Amino acid sequence: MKFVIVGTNHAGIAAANTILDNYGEGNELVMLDRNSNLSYLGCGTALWVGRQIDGYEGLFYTKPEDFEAKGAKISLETNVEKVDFDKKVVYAKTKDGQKIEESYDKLILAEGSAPIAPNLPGKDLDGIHFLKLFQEGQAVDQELSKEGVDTVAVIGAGYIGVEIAEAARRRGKNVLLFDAEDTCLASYYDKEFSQLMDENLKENGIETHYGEFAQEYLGENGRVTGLKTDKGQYEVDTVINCIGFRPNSNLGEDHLERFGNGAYLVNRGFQTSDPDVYAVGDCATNYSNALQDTTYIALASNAVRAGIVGAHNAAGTAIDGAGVQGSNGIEIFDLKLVSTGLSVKAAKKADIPVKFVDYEDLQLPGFMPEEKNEKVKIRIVYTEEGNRIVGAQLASHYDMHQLIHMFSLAIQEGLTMDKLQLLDIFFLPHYNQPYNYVTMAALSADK
Ligand SMILES: Cc1cc2nc3c(=O)[nH]c(=O)nc-3n(C[C@H](O)[C@H](O)[C@H](O)COP(=O)(O)OP(=O)(O)OC[C@H]3O[C@@H](n4cnc5c(N)ncnc54)[C@H](O)[C@@H]3O)c2cc1C
Ligand SMILES: NC(=O)C1=CN([C@@H]2O[C@H](COP(=O)(O)OP(=O)(O)OC[C@H]3O[C@@H](n4cnc5c(N)ncnc54)[C@H](O)[C@@H]3O)[C@@H](O)[C@H]2O)C=CC1
Repeated sequence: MKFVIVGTNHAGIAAANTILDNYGEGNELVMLDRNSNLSYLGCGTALWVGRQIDGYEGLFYTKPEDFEAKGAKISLETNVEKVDFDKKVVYAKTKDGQKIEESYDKLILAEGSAPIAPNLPGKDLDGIHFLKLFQEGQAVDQELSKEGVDTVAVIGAGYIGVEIAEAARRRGKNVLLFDAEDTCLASYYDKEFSQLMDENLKENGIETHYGEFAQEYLGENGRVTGLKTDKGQYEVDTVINCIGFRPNSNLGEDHLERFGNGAYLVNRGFQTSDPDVYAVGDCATNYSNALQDTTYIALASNAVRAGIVGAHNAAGTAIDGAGVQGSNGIEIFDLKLVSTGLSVKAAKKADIPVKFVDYEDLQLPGFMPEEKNEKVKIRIVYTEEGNRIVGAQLASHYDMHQLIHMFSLAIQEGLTMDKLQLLDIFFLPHYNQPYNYVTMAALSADK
């Protein structure tokens, strides 16, 4: 059997390794990508730009030779221009214009996503950046090193925007952070949690501008010098756009069924509407165990698992993905926020009647050394009908992030609140309290 994979970043890499490690014998694998590098961990961009890690070298975890050593044919700087789904042929062009045609028995699309670009006047001025590729991280890093680049505007206070705003602040820049919503991280947290991050950003010198829409990039001599919004005009030396991603799905747009946002619609085995074509990662949908429905969540963690499951199915081993909860986390100036499943706001948007319980307590017993102890705030969201756990959020300066995986599993397995109330959670003063905040939150629910 001959497999062709379009896109060799996290989802494509996971799919390729699954095929090579389990079905390599007697089969052929061709991997095509238009980028000059692969496996770049975008999550490291803010750490490197903010000088929290020394450099970017460690942010790549594989290289083309690793796939060639396993018998694959990999071609980078090769753009797939078209797919003939009837003839089952992929048409591509290399950097030096050479045309490539690759037939396939099974095609895996791992085309990923691209940053949404605000279509504003002045968008072609120098000094305006996006933050997806390694090369774009390099450009932002060089920008912040330039003489005279003192004030940075970041448009979008989602995950990328908040992380790069922290990085620019750590580089001593003045940072203005804009978002259309009335708080940061609005897609992932309820306001009671995201406002903790808002306070944290302000305490660390970031100027937040919420409910404010960019209208125009202002410039002189071809270079951005300001940003005009519906509420004001600001002198800035560079602008970084972080207003979300849209799925890359133009290759299949006339042949494959797509989701509302354009992502390829796939089943639980990541098979598209064409039985010989699979789609994995940011270019495809996923199944939400919280919504119990199809969703779109662009995360590397989801891309890797989708690549594994999609590849097994393409190779003939029928397995279903476990579905996702959109578990995610962020740490900014030492404040940690983690969430999984639905916030109350997201549940309302999805017309799922929910209840929630909030609780706040110290992580450790009061007799433990103060410097090791911190308050933790938790919210558990569960359905009105049946008390099924559908979401959780935690915030603290204490590193409680591992807890969110328990809630992720609870949502995946359809756990109800009564099962959580008396769950066996050990007590050790080094780690938690005898009456810990998970147990206490669950017990106080519905009171
Ligand atoms: C700054 C930043 C920080 C992030 N931090 C995190 C994090 O902390 N945790 C997390 O879970 N996720 C994080 N993400 C999201 C994560 O990077 C994405 O979800 C992940 O990259 C998706 O992987 P993918 O392989 O599906 O798509 P992509 O990484 O977008 O890769 C798609 C690949 O397909 C190639 N391609 C597309 N079309 C074609 C074509 N026609 N021909 C040839 N090649 C093509 C592209 O060149 C690309 O290499 C972050 C993203 C960014 C930008
Ligand atoms: N720690 C993590 O898990 C990380 C995950 N990621 C993932 O990468 C993907 C892309 O991240 P982001 O680009 O941050 O997307 P995002 O969806 O997280 O945030 C986009 C932000 O831009 C705002 N916005 C949209 N249009 C706007 C406009 N016209 N003006 C002002 N604000 C506007 C939105 O309100 C939102 O807050 C997401 O799926 C995210 O989950 C990225 C970084 C870190």
